[in-house]
Amino acid sequence: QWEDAEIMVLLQVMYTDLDFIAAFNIEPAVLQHFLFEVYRRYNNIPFHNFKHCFCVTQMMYGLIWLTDLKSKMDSEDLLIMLTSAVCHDLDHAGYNNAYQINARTELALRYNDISPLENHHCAIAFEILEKTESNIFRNLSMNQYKRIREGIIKCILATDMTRHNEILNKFKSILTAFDFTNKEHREVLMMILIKVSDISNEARPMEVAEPWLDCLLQEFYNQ
Ligand SMILES: Nc1nc2c(ncn2[C@@H]2O[C@@H]3COP(=O)(O)O[C@H]3[C@H]2O)c(=O)[nH]1
Ligand SMILES: [Zn+2]
Repeated sequence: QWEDAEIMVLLQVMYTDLDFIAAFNIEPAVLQHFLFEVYRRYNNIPFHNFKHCFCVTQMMYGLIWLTDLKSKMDSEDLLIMLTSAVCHDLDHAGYNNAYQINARTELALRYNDISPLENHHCAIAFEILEKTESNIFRNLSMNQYKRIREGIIKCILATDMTRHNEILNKFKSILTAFDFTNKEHREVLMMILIKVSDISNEARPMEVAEPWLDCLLQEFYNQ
């Protein structure tokens, strides 16, 4: 029921609430610019649109608080998770990877059939971040930027559902001995959390979940 402008404010509040503004010296005007660019680069299609971006990000935000991740992971990891959610479907045109590959589209050719969409979403994210006025990471150190870029790439590429079993099995294999001080463990957890958020519509109340399913089916039919 929210207007796009209101959604942008809500996203801004999530960055503020998680203390990213203070921790990473993000100027409010830059954050607003970034979120507006993100909004502009989601397409007006039935499912993979700006509202889907919001739902996934809101779920990620909720999960971070619900599981008290702030006490277990550092702010860099949390920034990676929230920003990956915001950017994970940028410039989705409504045609899935199977379509891209079968139709030998520009994206499939560019990325050699390897997660063409997810590679594209991620590339658009860093295109937005290349512009100084929308670079929310512009006050980070070189090392911080490097780590955050690496994390966002891992998270967005993990949303390719053809990698579902690979990622889930990895998570299951570390679960019994999960250790927050282990970088690899944290990375798998971050991948799982973005995957959970990405397909979390069905966990919402029926009156929310059902229209989203209709949107997804409509996008499939259009393809
Ligand atoms: N059946 C069903 N599939 C979903 C739902 N939400 C997301 N998906 C699928 O999960 C996929 C996750 O990655 P994509 O965004 O590419 O495409 C998504 C859909 O194909 C849902 O509510 N129901
Ligand atoms: Zn998505």
